[in-house]
Amino acid sequence: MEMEMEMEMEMRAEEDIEIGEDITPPLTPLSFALHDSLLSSHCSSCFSLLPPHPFPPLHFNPTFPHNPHHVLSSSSSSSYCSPLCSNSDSPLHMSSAEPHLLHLLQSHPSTYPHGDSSDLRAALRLLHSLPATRPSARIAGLLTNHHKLLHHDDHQRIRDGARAMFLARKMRDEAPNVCSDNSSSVSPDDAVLEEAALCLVLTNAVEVQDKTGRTLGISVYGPSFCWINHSCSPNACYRFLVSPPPPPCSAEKTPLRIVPLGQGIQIESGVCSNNVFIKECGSYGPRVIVRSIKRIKKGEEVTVTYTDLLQPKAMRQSELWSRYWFICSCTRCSASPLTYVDQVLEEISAANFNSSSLSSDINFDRDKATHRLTDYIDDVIDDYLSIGDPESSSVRLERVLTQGLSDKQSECKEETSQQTYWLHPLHHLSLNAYTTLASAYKIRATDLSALYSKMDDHLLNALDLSRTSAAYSLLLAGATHHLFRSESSLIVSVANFWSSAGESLLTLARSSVWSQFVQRDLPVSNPSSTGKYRCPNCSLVDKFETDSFHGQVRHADFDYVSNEFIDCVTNFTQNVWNFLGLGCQYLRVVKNPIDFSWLGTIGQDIVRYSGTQVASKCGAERRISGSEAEGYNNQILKKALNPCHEPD
Ligand SMILES: C[S@@+](CC[C@H](N)C(=O)[O-])C[C@H]1O[C@@H](n2cnc3c(N)ncnc32)[C@H](O)[C@@H]1O
Repeated sequence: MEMEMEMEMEMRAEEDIEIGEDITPPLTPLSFALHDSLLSSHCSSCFSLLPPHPFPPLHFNPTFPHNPHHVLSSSSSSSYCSPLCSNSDSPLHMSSAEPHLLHLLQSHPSTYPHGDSSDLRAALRLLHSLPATRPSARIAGLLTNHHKLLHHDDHQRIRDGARAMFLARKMRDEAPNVCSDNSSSVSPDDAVLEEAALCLVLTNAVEVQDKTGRTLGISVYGPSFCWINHSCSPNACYRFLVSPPPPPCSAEKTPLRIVPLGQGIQIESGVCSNNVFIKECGSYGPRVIVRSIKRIKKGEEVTVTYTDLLQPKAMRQSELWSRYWFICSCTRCSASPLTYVDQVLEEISAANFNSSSLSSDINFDRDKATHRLTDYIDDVIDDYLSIGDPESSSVRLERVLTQGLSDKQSECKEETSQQTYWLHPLHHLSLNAYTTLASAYKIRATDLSALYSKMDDHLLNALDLSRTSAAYSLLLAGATHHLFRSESSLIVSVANFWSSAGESLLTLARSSVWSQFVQRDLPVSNPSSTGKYRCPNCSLVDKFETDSFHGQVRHADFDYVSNEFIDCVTNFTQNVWNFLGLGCQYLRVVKNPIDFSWLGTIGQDIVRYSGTQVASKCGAERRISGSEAEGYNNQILKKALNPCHEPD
């Protein structure tokens, strides 16, 4: 029965849900694929790290129907962590034409010159599990966005991908060498089904991450996960279980606590009826669990985020439009004026320098300044990731954070001034810069310690670098925590940043080089005790130990625990921050990495200022009016960041 094909689906809470509760059981995927670069290091079934002697696919070396002597190379195939994973996944791996696709892409790279093939392989697997499928607005109950995606600028990637999938399926069914001769003769009409499956994957797949946040591959789940819509202030998040599945009898029964709006609607393949959830209870692939991050009332829509919530509104909207084809109208996106978080995430300031004076500039072109700063920071981060020179990357990032970016301005023939733009310390680019700096300093410290294993000045330098890395991790956690206080759905990022900051501080505290510092009378007393630190003013550690002993999560205590935690960390930080930031110009400017009241009356100023900003959005350029910008600049950024202005 074909009805309600274009109806937008959503998921709602079936009952009242407290904060921090699992609201789905572990859901197994309909389809999944490791990223190409991890095929030889991770299990193609459960995505866990491979043991030293991995298991190959069962019955490998398939022959082709018309050429029994031709076999595929095993280098283009999958490996498994256990016989269980190999047994459960290899039949689909082989019959979906995944090995044929990998072989095709290896032997004829021009067939698909767009990089990673995981989308294509996941789509092939999906097609094979749903043999009766024909292209439509929904396949297996999931939206494809087929027509929208094909009008996208990027549609060539979809066309090429569909053609490669079509050829791989043909190689599987007919002959191994179809690709070399006939690739150009595949018309878009031949590969319509492949195209639709690929669009489904692009619309519904999620990136699977391990516990450290590393991306492993992609996975498509059934409607109970994929019908969950996006919000920039979501009330749920999800995590993955990346390990071989437990035996079925030992699986814990967490109930599914969300239901689709309009339950019972029949969609083509029957997947949307109640038995859809049974179909999702397979036993392999990375599993996903949805968890509440806010209290959710019975009947309320459950939402997750499809994008990075630490991006400002315009970036989130542009990404959601280009990938998912909708304009987000959640409470955060609809707020007018912009929410405090969205204002600071894109806040920049400027000053004019000329030969005679330093003056606040009140008429700078914000879009131009934003583009210049964005290009600069993105370039440095791209270089860091591709060239991997942590030293020059950290120098360049710290230079722009402290000195801003300068631009020559010719306002009239006689006078040329130099305009300089600064990023706000909570600007999203600043947050990206802190992440990169924490990583770059850590790598520099590790490299130096590896080169010089004996106790000498080099090791002390390595410790200095670890100290700066820990300081940037702490700053990142503190900055996002500050934003989290206004936007509680940032809890997932904040939790990750706090655990990285905690790990960096522990690594630093446990360093064996501390005795050298103590000898040199540096301003820290017995820092190794930090490793055993127990706050004298709060009982959080005891509380967590008791809770985990009893296996409980105390929902009602969430606000209390969160406030106690931040008070405790703030106290601790006051004792160590000056030491952590020693010798680093930018970190010295940051008076406190957790309590940002040193920036002045930032909330009020920005809210007042944003009235002008929102109104001016109607004009071609966004310019700020004189007195407001001057008050703003003087109180906040010039004071904090202008290198000519020594912080108090
Ligand atoms: C993974 S699906 C989510 C379920 C989808 N609503 C459905 O009917 O199958 C992603 C698609 O849902 C729609 N969508 C998700 N979140 C939305 C939102 N906040 N506003 C409008 N459309 C949204 C978009 O069409 C997007 O491409």
